[in-house]
This record gives sequence, structure tokens and C-alpha cells, in this order.
Amino acid sequence: MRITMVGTGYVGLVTGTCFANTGNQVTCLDIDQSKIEKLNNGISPIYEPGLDELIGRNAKASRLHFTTDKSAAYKNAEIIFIAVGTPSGSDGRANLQYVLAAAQDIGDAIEASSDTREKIIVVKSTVPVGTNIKVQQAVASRTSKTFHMASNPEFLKEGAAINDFNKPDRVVIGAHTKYAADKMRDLYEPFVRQGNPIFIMDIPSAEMVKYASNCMLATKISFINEVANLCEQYGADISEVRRGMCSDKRIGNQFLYPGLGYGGSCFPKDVLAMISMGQDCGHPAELLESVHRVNQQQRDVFLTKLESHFEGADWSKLKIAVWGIAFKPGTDDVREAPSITLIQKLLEKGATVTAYDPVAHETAGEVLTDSITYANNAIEAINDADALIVCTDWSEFKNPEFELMKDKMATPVIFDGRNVYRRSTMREYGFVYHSVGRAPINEENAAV
Ligand SMILES: NC(=O)c1ccc[n+]([C@@H]2O[C@H](COP(=O)([O-])OP(=O)(O)OC[C@H]3O[C@@H](n4cnc5c(N)ncnc54)[C@H](O)[C@@H]3O)[C@@H](O)[C@H]2O)c1
Ligand SMILES: O=c1ccn([C@@H]2O[C@H](COP(=O)(O)OP(=O)(O)O[C@H]3O[C@H](CO)[C@@H](O)[C@H](O)[C@H]3O)[C@@H](O)[C@H]2O)c(=O)[nH]1
Repeated sequence: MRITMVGTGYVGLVTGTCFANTGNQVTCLDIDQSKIEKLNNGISPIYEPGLDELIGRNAKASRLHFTTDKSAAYKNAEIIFIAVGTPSGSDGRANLQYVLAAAQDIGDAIEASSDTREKIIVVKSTVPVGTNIKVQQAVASRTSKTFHMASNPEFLKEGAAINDFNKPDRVVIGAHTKYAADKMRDLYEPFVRQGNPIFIMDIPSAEMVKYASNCMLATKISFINEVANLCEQYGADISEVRRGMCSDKRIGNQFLYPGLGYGGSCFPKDVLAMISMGQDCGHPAELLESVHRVNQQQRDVFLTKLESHFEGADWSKLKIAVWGIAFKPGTDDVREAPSITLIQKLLEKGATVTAYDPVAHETAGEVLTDSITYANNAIEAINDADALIVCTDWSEFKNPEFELMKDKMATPVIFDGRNVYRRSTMREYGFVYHSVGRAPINEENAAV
């Protein structure tokens, strides 16, 4: 099939490349000239494990193309995917300006094209229920030719995007014509060979599946963070509580790791968008309002631990090391990363911050305008540090040389925002240790 992918970001690039890899002719279109230039020079603009190699292989086989030329991109497309961003507006509502601008471009291209094949316009971006109708209207305002609409929300996770796309738990397709449903089913057939389902449903339901799924996962995270905070107050250990809870199959063990709260480009904005959907129809989403609030507070809860530890200290003399800037391991994405909020607060207090992330220094530099130092490796970052904060649970932070760390640091203090380390190990090596939902190890209880 001939596919055009509009938007070459984390979703569009992975999706387009994986469709090319099953033999389709894919053109990825973006308005960002620098992204397309990089891609045409064989460089991926994002870090995603395995993506560079897959792009290279499919581009070489002339199945995957990158362009900023709209008319060329749309000319012969049978299926046009809209995969542009839908960031939160200032009121929390999903900002649809990029989706609707793309829809108008598509309408113009369909009108100008002499290609008589029927076209399907698929909204892959995460959009509030009712958006497909707005897209349909925006396209129809530019062309009198007929076209089909479909909704096809995406569930991939950054850092595991290729595997998630190639082996999805499910594919969700919203379509109102048999032509669109059949074509979309054919397109996804190679990805559901292991019996994973394709669900074909009405468009509003497909749009809602995406928000409901992300909000459910975000709810689990806020729930476990709330329990973790209570554990600290009552002397329980969230790691033990988690083990005890999660062995109940009805509860399960995924997305119940406590930490600094969820970040990234999806959960925060999608929870806000769902809250707005509730407000707009007069049914406030009270549970989700709490999920959001708990998530925002979680970073402050952690910062309070630092403030208590350094109470009375002169912050301008403190050197703080940060391990991990990306919002999760396996990606260079720092959108809504808890590390960014924490670093900004430390800088406001006057501390000197040295950070290390395996891949996210460049993306962090675009957001953190205040000066921090980026270290070349994890050990360099902690040199002479008064404390280390672990913000992202990258594998390389899991088994560091603790003896060496103690030698390098000015004082052996770790604030572990991801519960990466065992308390017993921290006690063995003599660290002052603060984590999430577990009692701290400090001077008073170090020998217990
Ligand atoms: N990032 C994820 O893991 C993920 C997963 C599932 C769903 N989603 C959803 O997918 C959508 C895209 O997310 P993303 O993270 O890939 O966004 P992104 O910001 O990484 O990429 C969006 C791209 O669209 C381009 N663009 C904007 N307007 C355009 C236009 N008119 N024509 C061509 N290109 C245009 C931008 O230049 C940018 O490169 C969002 O709705 C998001 O919620 C994201
Ligand atoms: O037990 C957990 C699991 C995750 N997180 C945090 O939650 C955030 C999101 O993590 P994850 O879901 O792994 O990453 P995303 O790439 O944002 O993926 C989510 O958002 C995408 C965009 O909508 C969806 O497609 C995916 O299905 C959905 O998992 C990160 O900050 C994680 O650190 C926790 O704090 N505890």
C-alpha cells in the first residue's frame, strides 16, 4: 500500500518505518526541515533503540522516504496517517491546531490530485472524542472529492517502541465504512500473526479507548505513589507492600512502581485532556483530577526530603549530582520529565547541578536554559557532590561501584527517586539513603 505519514516524531517515524518494513511504500512528511534533512542523511532525529538500523534498511530498499514537500507526499497516497502532536493547551485541553492544519493540507492535496483512488485519512494522534468529525470537516472544507475517515490510536511506549508496534497487545481501529475497515485490517495483518486482536469499532469509541487506557495506567501510578507516601508515615516498606499486593492476579504487577510521578509527553497531557472532556460535558472526572494532583505533588514530596536533609545549609555551596534526565529509560525524551522540575527547583535554590544521562543531554539542553553542567559519565557527575539524586532508572545506574562512589562524593548521600537500590546495600556501604515509600537510612538508624 502507499502510505503517507504526516508528522515524523516519536510516533510517526516509528510507525512509518515499521509499515515500510512490512513492504509498504511509505512517505514521511514533516514541516520541520531539520528533521527531514537529518533523516535524508541517514540520522534519526530521536533516540529509540533499533530505529536507526530499521530506517537505514528500509530507506536503502526505497520503501521509506522523507520529505517536506506536501504535494509530493500526498500525491499518490492511499492511506494518510495524521501523527502530529496534540500537546496540552494552557487550559489543559488538547491543542488540535496541528491536527487541523494537517487536515486542511490534506484536503488541498486531495483536491489538486489527479489520482482517482479512494483515500483513507487516519487519525493516529491522540485526540479527544469528536475530533475525527472536525478533521473530516476540515478536509471537506478544501475538497469536494470523497474520502474515508478512520481512527487508529497508537499504544507504543517510548524506549520499546519498535517491539510494541510490531507486537501490539491489540490494534484498535475506528471506521464507519467497510472499505476503510477492510484496508486497515489488511495493513495491520502482519502485526497480529500471534493471535493478538484487531478491534474494529465506531470512531468515538476508538478515540475514547486511547484516553481510557492512558488514564487507567496513570491512575495505577498515582495510586501506588499515594500508598508509598502512607507507607513512609506508618513505617511500612512499599517494596514489600507491592510484592504482597501484586501477587493477586486481579491486581497484577505492571505500572505499580512508585517514584517521582509519571512524566513524558502522554500521561500528563492525556489525563488533563480527559479532565477537560469531563468539564465540557458537565460530568467532572473527579477521580482523574485526584490522579493529576497526586502526580504533581509527588515531585514536591521528594523535594521536601532534600530540603529536610539540607535544612539550614547554604544552598549556594551545595553541589548536587543528578543521574538520569529522560522521563524514563530508553529514550532521549525529556517532555514533562520529573528530573527537569527537580533540577529547576535546585537551581532556584542556588545549588550547583551536574547531571548525567546516557542519551538526553541534547534534548535537556533545549529545555534547561539555566546553566547546569553535563558530565561525560555517571562517576564524573558525582565528583565532589554533596548528594546524588537518581531520577531515571537506566540500567547503567543499577549496579554502580559503591566504594568508588563514596570516595568521589563529598558526602555519601543518595536520594533515589526510583527505588533502584536495596536498603540493605545502602546500609552495607554506609550511604545516607532516601527513597520512595521506604524508611530512610540516616545517621540515627545506620547501624540497625
Ligand atoms: N510519543 C509517544 O510515545 C506516543 C505514543 C502514542 C501516541 N502518541 C500520540 O501521537 C501524537 C504524536 O506524538 P509524538 O510524540 O510523535 O509527537 P512529536 O512532537 O514527537 O512529533 C510531531 C511531529 O509532527 C510534525 N508536524 C506538526 N504539524 C505538521 C504538519 N502540518 N505536517 C507535517 N508535520 C507536522 C512536527 O514537526 C513533529 O515533528 C500525539 O497525539 C501523541 O499524544 C504519542
Ligand atoms: O510503574 C510505573 C510505570 C511507569 N511510570 C512512569 O510513567 C511514565 C510513563 O511511562 P511509560 O508508560 O512506560 O512511557 P510512555 O512512552 O509515556 O508510554 C505511555 O504513553 C504512550 C503515549 O500515549 C502510550 O502509547 C503507552 O501505551 C503508555 O504506556 C514514566 O515517567 C515512567 O517513569 C511509573 O512511575 N511507574
